[in-house]
Amino acid sequence: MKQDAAVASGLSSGLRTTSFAPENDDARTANWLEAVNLGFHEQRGDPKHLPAEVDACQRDGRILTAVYDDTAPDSALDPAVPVATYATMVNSLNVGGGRLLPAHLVTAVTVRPTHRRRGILRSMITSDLQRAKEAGLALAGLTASEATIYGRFGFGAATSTAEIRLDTRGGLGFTSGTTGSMAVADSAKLRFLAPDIYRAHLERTNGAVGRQHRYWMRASAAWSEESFEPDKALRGVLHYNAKGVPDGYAAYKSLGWRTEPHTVKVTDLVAASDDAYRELWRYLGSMDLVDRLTFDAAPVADPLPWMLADRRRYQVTSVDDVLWLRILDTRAALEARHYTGAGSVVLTVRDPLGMADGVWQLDVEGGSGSARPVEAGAVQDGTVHEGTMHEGTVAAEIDVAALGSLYLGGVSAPTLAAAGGIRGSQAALEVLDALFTAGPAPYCSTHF
Ligand SMILES: CC(=O)SCCNC(=O)CCNC(=O)[C@H](O)C(C)(C)COP(=O)(O)OP(=O)(O)OC[C@H]1O[C@@H](n2cnc3c(N)ncnc32)[C@H](O)[C@@H]1OP(=O)(O)O
Repeated sequence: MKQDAAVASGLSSGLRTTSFAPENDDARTANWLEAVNLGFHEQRGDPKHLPAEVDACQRDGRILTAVYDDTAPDSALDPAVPVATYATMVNSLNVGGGRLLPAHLVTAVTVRPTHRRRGILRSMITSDLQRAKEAGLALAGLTASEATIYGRFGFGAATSTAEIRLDTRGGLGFTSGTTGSMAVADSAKLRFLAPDIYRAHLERTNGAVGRQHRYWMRASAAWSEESFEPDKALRGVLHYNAKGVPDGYAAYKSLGWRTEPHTVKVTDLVAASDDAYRELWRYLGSMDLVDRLTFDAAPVADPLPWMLADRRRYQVTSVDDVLWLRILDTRAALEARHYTGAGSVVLTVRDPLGMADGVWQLDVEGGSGSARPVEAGAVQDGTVHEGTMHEGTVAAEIDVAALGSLYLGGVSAPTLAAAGGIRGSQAALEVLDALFTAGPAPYCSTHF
């Protein structure tokens, strides 16, 4: 599919923008990928890997946006290589209670150093978010290279993961007995099992997002984390449940005998059941000749230390944000989510980009919410006027980025209020907390 669209709004003269679906044997796609390598300080691409890269983009359903500067001087990089890149795709986000919502995912954002801070990103992202909203998507998401970039565009950090370190000398002891069985994986076969296992994990995990093709290629060692070459050091392991169905996998590799203490890095671990999660760690923690395990994408609310005979073997070395969310359609987003508690709140959403702002009464019962627009003037100075149909309902005002952070329950309403992103009475904060943060903590182990 070819999807050209001139979206030159807000760009300075001399620049032009095109959006397109990637195609094989397409110099435009090759140049776009080259610009991404330049923007992220990666090595130049190898032409022999281009078909596989394009195939991955196509499987992900990526739409690529390029900004060109035709006025490049002699000896400058070919003007066919874009000065800015931006890509989008749609994938599922688990918004609690097993509900999957299509989310507009933004990735591969680069602006060449010679063209930075002239508003190119602002132009690309504001027009793109508007189009995504018009296309009916309630939420946009991204994983950010720097935490300082996307708040101004209404994104809030919604999930985090922990980088952990485990002391496995002599083997880890567990407090419960084993379930199911384990097998070292045939990596080539893991490539085809991993998507189904991940799908089952996605369906049960609040905050998980559908994965890109590269994840299966990496879990199966077909691609390394750094390149499109095989990773010869990577091993895989599978957990089978009592019925013999694979319901979890991990990928791991030794960092080499010269590392002191000898360390195995877990590069991916996906469990579609609590049993699988326990057994994968039991396997990893019982390997001989290994002194330390590391994993940089553990849940913040990790059950792992609670299953260990010696919880001090487990250490969190850092916590980093993963998924950033941007509400595009407030009513649709509020009604899509699963809720744990029950209650009502009048919510005034402030959005500097004018996409999500307005006033809604959110009523929650039986796990579902309905968001009715509130008539103009019914809320003033943060309180509901007497004599309106909303009288007696607590009210709060929230910035759109704070709503993105609150949406999956990754941070409490009082914490966001203390930070200034929510303004409301104590009673309103309590209702927001009961509705948004009482369920399981969100966990997204996918970067895109
Ligand atoms: C989802 C992802 O792909 S995350 C990856 C983001 N990309 C990278 O980190 C690659 C290296 N960086 C870059 O390519 C560029 O610097 C970009 C894409 C981050 C920014 O592009 P630019 O075109 O320079 O941004 P633009 O001029 O539109 O700036 C818009 C606003 O963001 C601010 N901004 C832009 N980049 C940054 C930054 N790195 N840190 C803090 N603020 C920033 C600008 O100051 C400006 O603020 P204002 O409008 O409120 O005054």
